[in-house]
Amino acid sequence: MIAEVATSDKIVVEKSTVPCGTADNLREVFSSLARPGLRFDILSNPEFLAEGTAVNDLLAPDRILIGSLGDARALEAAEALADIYAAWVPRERVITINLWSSELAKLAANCMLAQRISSINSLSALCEATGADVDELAHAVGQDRRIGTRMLKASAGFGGSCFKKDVLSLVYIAESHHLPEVASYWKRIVDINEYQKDRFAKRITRCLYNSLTNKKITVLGFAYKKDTGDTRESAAITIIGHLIAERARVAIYDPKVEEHQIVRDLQQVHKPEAVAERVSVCEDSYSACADACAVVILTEWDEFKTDHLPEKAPRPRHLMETPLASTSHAMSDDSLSDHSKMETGSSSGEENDAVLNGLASTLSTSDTAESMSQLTVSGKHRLDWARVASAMRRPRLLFDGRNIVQPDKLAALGFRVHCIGKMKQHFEL
Ligand SMILES: NC(=O)C1=CN([C@@H]2O[C@H](COP(=O)(O)OP(=O)(O)OC[C@H]3O[C@@H](n4cnc5c(N)ncnc54)[C@H](O)[C@@H]3O)[C@@H](O)[C@H]2O)C=CC1
Ligand SMILES: O=C(O)[C@H]1O[C@H](OP(=O)(O)OP(=O)(O)OC[C@H]2O[C@@H](n3ccc(=O)[nH]c3=O)[C@H](O)[C@@H]2O)[C@H](O)[C@@H](O)[C@@H]1O
Repeated sequence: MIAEVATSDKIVVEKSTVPCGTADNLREVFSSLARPGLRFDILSNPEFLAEGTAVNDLLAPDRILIGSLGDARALEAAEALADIYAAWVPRERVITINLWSSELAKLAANCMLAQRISSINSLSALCEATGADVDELAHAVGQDRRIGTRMLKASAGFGGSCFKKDVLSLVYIAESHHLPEVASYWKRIVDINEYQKDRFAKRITRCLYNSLTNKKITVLGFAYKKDTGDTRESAAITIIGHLIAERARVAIYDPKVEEHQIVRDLQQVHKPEAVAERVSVCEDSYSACADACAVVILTEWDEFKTDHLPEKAPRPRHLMETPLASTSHAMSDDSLSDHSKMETGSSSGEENDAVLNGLASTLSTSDTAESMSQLTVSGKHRLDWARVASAMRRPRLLFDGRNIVQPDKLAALGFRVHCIGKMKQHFEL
């Protein structure tokens, strides 16, 4: 269409992430359709913004790439585009390179970011096996400035519309250039991501005594990351898919994702009848958590964080006197089955339960409790975790797929907390 209506030379700017060689293809298409004497310069100018931080990324980009054919006319076109960015981007951050480098650099950047996440996620499995703590590991490793700390947050798996697509696009390019070793190297980034989601889902099943049938599990967060309602390739889709397959009843709350979107996404992995029967989408966290035996955090929304809770929650004296209090620290997943005696209604279990059910109201009347049930921190909404604990059923498991809660604080409220890349299971009762 552009070629048909253009009456003067044009610069066409490719912003999307495209297969390498697209600019070359476009050039051929334009030259075959354009009126004689007209010239179309195709520039590659890939977009690097991330959802949730788009405006900041636009205003303060790390770099702007402008790829061109490199001849004098093309360099002139690249200069014209660079002049637009010069209005707010320092000149040294505008990099002019060749077309293929620019298209490949965009793919490579996303692949290397995804690779960092898969690297730390693969190490999280090793941390759970050995007793290392993946957050400590990421911090320690990241202090080496050659490595850096960003994109090293372990999670239940990366999502979003781009990482998987772009890694697989690189795999395809490598295959089509007969580079199978290169292709299989990058393919492993996606494989590890699938492994991580699968591993996390299986951990939930294992901790609930290998049966989820008709157990209510609450999922907090459905978007692929915070500050967006986008659910494309969200790890939540796969993980909830596992829970449905295990016949759990799943209640979902996300502050930004609409019910119809959640249902549509889950219908990609399960039949509509199974989704209708097993899934409910809730308006708020509290109704989602009522009567649940486990809560699973899948998006790192700020409202789920625990920074409003005091370092050490006040605990009623008789709670500290329970015989289990001194013996139940640092149990691994596998040792949980021993602990399941508590789940069969032992008197101490019931006593603990009664204590916990009273905990929220105790807290909301004491002075310290006032700070605990604060629902806002610096104007930001926070979940009242004591209220969640009192509304849940035993064993009050909490699976933090984003490592955003402080496990000791929630353990003090009666949760048994499982984090990514930490062997220790946190609970106090
Ligand atoms: N969403 C993001 O944060 C970022 C996206 N990008 C890249 O920008 C591009 C667009 O991303 P989104 O806006 O998120 O995608 P999107 O899926 O929301 O929009 C893509 C649009 O292109 C249209 N489309 C798809 N194939 C087409 C075809 N063959 N011919 C004509 N139209 C077609 C679709 O109908 C849709 O309207 C992608 O290449 C993506 O990798 C780059 C950086 C950030
Ligand atoms: O090409 C694109 O579309 C964009 O893809 C990503 O941006 P985006 O997918 O929006 O979000 P990220 O912040 O990169 O997160 C991607 C996924 O990885 C997860 N993640 C991120 C960082 C981390 O340390 N750990 C981790 O699990 C996020 O939760 C999310 O699920 C890149 O960061 C952008 O630079 C790029 O422009």
